[in-house]
Amino acid sequence: MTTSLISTEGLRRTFPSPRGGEIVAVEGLTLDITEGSLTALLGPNGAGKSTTMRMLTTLLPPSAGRAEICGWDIATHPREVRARIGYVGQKHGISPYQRVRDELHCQGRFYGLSRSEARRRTEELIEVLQLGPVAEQTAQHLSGGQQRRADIALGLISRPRLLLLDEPSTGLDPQSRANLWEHIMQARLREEMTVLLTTHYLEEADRFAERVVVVDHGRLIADGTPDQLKSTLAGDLDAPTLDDVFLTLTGRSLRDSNHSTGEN
Ligand SMILES: Nc1ncnc2c1ncn2[C@@H]1O[C@H](COP(=O)(O)OP(=O)(O)OP(=O)(O)O)[C@@H](O)[C@H]1O
Repeated sequence: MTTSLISTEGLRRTFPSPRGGEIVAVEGLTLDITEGSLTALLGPNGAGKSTTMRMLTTLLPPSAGRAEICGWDIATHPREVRARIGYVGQKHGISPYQRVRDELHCQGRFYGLSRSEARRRTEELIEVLQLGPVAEQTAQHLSGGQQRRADIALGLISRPRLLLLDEPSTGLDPQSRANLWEHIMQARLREEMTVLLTTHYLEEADRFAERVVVVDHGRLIADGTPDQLKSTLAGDLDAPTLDDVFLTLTGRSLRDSNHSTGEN
């Protein structure tokens, strides 16, 4: 039997617009993510990806609709939701002035691990994410790729059933991105986790995600495996890459789309 780790129904979030009226960031999102899957949430800038992530992690209350994470309602049981998820936001989660090892241990204790459990888990993640050589350094002295790996270690410290990653590889050079992905995939297998992530790199979604959900102007506009999307939506294009699919769906190339305001 498949278990749904994320289940949303008509999820909506608006913000007041500085010019009057409202900005609809997420509109009527209904989605089910099954346990063990790796799903990529794609969309141009301003499509509503981060807002969706922030609602699912209970950081932002929905304006309407509902969502359950691991069977718990985000509105009525935020504490239970938070206890079961790891979240790596777009900004660095690791404190710039803390040493990596200390920060991981501290966060482990914060999540209720005993002193010895927190120590064990810290060393495990330092090994899995190859942070050994920088474990005694403060995060401000790490490279972008090392910082991102430390962020992910932080997201994993509580052994979450569900890991949410908001643009984990943005800003990294191709080699660091490939390296980070290797770590994400290894950690996922090792921890038997469900992963939902946003990315601007279509080739990453194509290669690593089992399911791709495309949103634009806050609405879900496509949902399927990369192959399904390519075969059903690329039409008669000669090279049906996922980038072609995205262009067909949104009229924009994902990486170059910086002009969407999402304002309605
Ligand atoms: N706190 C806020 N106040 C006002 N408007 C907001 C706020 N957060 C998001 N928005 C608006 O909601 C819409 C969706 O933004 P969101 O950050 O969710 O998009 P995104 O798909 O994550 O974009 P990106 O790829 O650039 O990160 C945008 O129009 C954005 O300007």
